[in-house]
This record gives sequence, structure tokens and C-alpha cells, in this order.
Amino acid sequence: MKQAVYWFRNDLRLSDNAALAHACQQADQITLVYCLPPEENTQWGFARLGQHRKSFLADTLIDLAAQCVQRGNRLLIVEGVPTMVLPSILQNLKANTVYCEAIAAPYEMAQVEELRTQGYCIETIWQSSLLDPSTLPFHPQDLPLIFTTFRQQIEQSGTVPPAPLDLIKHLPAAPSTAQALHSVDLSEWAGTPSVDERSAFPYHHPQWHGGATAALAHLQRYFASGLADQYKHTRNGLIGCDYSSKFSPWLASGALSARQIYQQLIAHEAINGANESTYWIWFELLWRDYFRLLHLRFGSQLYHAKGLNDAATISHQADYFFKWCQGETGQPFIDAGIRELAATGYLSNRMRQNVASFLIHDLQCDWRAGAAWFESQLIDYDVYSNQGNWLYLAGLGTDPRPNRRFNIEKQIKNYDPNHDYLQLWSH
Ligand SMILES: Cc1cc2nc3c(=O)[nH]c(=O)nc-3n(C[C@H](O)[C@H](O)[C@H](O)COP(=O)(O)OP(=O)(O)OC[C@H]3O[C@@H](n4cnc5c(N)ncnc54)[C@H](O)[C@@H]3O)c2cc1C
Repeated sequence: MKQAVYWFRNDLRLSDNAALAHACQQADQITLVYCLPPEENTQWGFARLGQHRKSFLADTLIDLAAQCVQRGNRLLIVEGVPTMVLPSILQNLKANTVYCEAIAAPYEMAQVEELRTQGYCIETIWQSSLLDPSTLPFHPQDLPLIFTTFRQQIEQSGTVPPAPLDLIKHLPAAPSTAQALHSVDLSEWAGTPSVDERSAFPYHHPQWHGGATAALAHLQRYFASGLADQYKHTRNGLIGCDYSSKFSPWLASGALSARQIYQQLIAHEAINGANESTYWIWFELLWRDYFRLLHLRFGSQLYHAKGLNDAATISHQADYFFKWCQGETGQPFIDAGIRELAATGYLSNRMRQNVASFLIHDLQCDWRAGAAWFESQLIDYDVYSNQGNWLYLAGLGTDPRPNRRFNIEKQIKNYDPNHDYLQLWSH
């Protein structure tokens, strides 16, 4: 009997999951494991995983666990650092092989290396991007430094995403030794979510819950609603559930894959016709890929204070940063955005840009502190998109424009002319 552990990392789904499909082909018995992140603080002094993220993650895992049971296995949820927890599970099971998705961010890569150093066989498969890196018209090390050039090369070469893999209908059973292992009770772990009714992603309502079930229902609903046909004109909105696709929390937790979205997008265009809005959904998904590919090219350099610009000077004002986190900067538009984030775990792209620009360029704070705050707060926290966007706004990425400071008065005039947003989040 060949037995193995499948380690769920970011992609918490059973469909379009290449690493899991591979594990199911290779092993006769599989133990499915998820390691809940331990309670820890970032270097900036606050919890790495805020309450909204915990609650959304708990919903996602509950949905995944139910699907595993339906397919003849169970999800073992354990608490702790994977490099410590997985070895003890592997020893218990007398197994040596772990399958998982590849994640090209420094912390996640170090986890895999550490497990390999301990003597375990860790097989990783890359799967979180829309495009397959091996089909790009350039080597990932030659990724164009400007997004527009990247996009044009993809489009001109006719590179298209692979079709998503089918849902895994049957999972190999777990070995009997795995049945005895204790799984964490998520209701205790997550706490009670308290989400503001003003939320643009009200995840306490069943149709916005974490997990693949709600994600796939949302995907259908979104394209059936016609919202995709207006996306380009509404995407800079600030209020409500409909201005943008709201795919991100499900994408970030891996309940949904970018290829599943693309498949629906193409099907929608085939029936209803393509327009600039449906094109723009592809465009934005390419941005998501770009930040992933940037990690394949530059790796841990993206995490240095100076990013890719050694000549930059970085300052930080801890008291200003603290006020920004509290939504007490004195700039009402910025404070409204920070308040929305704290109350809901979600923020529009437009407001993310504004609050990030204000922290970096007006308050002269270290962009990595802001990125860490978003990591703690956002239910759609995605290591690649978060790091990439912060770096980009700090002017320390590949983009040649050094200053990406947003003029707040102009932003209010363009995007909140009647002060609806300001009033909505005034308290
Ligand atoms: C400072 C900052 C930090 C960010 N942190 C994250 C993060 O942690 N996780 C995250 O998913 N997105 C992040 N974004 C990108 C973007 O704000 C969100 O993806 C978007 O607001 C999610 O809402 P939506 O799904 O309705 O997006 P839509 O506008 O409907 O876009 C559809 C999809 O395209 C992708 N996308 C759109 N804009 C971007 C972008 N700028 N960069 C990368 N992908 C994009 C997302 O996957 C999104 O779900 C950040 C942006 C900024 C400015």
C-alpha cells in the first residue's frame, strides 16, 4: 500500500486541483491535512490573522471538510506550524511523502525546504495561476518588466489558459491510523463573526460564505446577472456588492480557481457576445497572474524594504502608522476606508489604492507595514497580489514610474462626488 499525506495550503477545493489529483493517482491511501496558522504577531505588533480572515477561513474549511467526507475521506485539521506538525503526523502514519501545491513566496518556500531538510519527500505542483507558466511566450525569468508589455505578448502569442480540471469524485481512503488523529473543532477556533451590514462582501450571509459551494454558486450568479457586461464601468465603485466581481475572497482561499472563472467568462461571451467589460475581467485576471510571475522571477527581492530599487530611501513613523491602522489619520476619506476594512475584512480596489498611497506617500511609512496590516485584515489576502500591489504603489517594483501618490481631493471628486461613501463610513 502506497500511502501519502496531501497538505492543503492555499487551494482549498477539490476541483481544478492538480496537486491533489496527482496525489490521488499516486497513492492508495491518503491523509488530507490542513494546518491552521498558529496565533502569532507580525513584526509590526499585531495579529497576522485577524478575526475576519479566521472566520472566512473557518467557513471555507467547513465546506471543504464536508466535501471530503462525501468523497470517502476526511479532512484532518491541526493547529501549528506545518514544519512541526506535519512531521509528527507523518511519523504517526509511518509515511514519508507529502503532496501539495507550489507557492512561490519566501515564507512558503522555506516551509517546503525545511520539510525536505528533515528528510521528507515533498512533491509540489504549481497551479494557482490562470496561465500555465510553461506555455508562456517567454521564460518566466524573462518576464517583461512592464505589465502592458506582458499582456501584449500574451495576447499576441495567442496564449490561453488550460481548461480547469474536473472535480475529484472519489478520494482514496485514509489509513486507519489517520482516523485516530485529533482534528480541531473550527467553531471554537473561529469565534463568532460580526460583520457590518454595510459590507460590500457580507460573508456572514450564506451566499457569501467561504468555500467552494458558495464560490461556484456566485460564479454562476455573477455571469447570469449581466454584471460582467458592465464591469469596466462599475469596477471603480466603492459601495455595495455589485460594482466588481467579488471573486477575490474565494480566489484567495482557493475555493475557486482563476481557470474556472475564465471558463465561465468564455462561455458567457460565446452566448452573449464579448465587450470591453468582459475583456476587462480577463485583463484584471492577467494582473493577478503578473504578480505571481513576478514572484517566479524576483522571489524574495520583492520582500526587501527597498524592493527592486536599491537606491530608494525608506522611512517609517510608528505613531502615524498606528493612527492609520485605527482610522484616525484625520483625513476623513482615508479613515472611512480603514474603518470599512476593519468592519468587514474587504475593501474596494479604489480604496485600497487610496489608503495605501496615503500611508506610503503622505504619512511616509514603510509600505511593508501597510502590507502586513492588509494581510491581517483582508478576507481576500493573497500573498502575491498583496505584495505586488503594495510594491507597485510604493514605486519599488518593476514599473518605471517612481511616484504613485494619489491626490485624495481628486479621488473624492471623481469617485465619491456626493460624499455617499464618506457618510456611509463616517463612524
Ligand atoms: C494595496 C493593494 C493590496 C491588494 N491586496 C490584494 C490581496 O491581498 N488579494 C487580492 O486578491 N487582491 C489584492 N489587491 C487587488 C484588488 O484590489 C483586489 O483583487 C480586488 O479589489 C478584489 O475585488 P474583486 O474580486 O471584486 O475584483 P474585480 O475588480 O472584480 O477583479 C476580478 C479579479 O481580478 C483580480 N484583480 C483585480 N485587480 C487586481 C489587482 N490590482 N492586482 C491583482 N489582481 C487583481 C482579482 O483576482 C479579482 O478577484 C490589492 C490591491 C491593492 C491596491
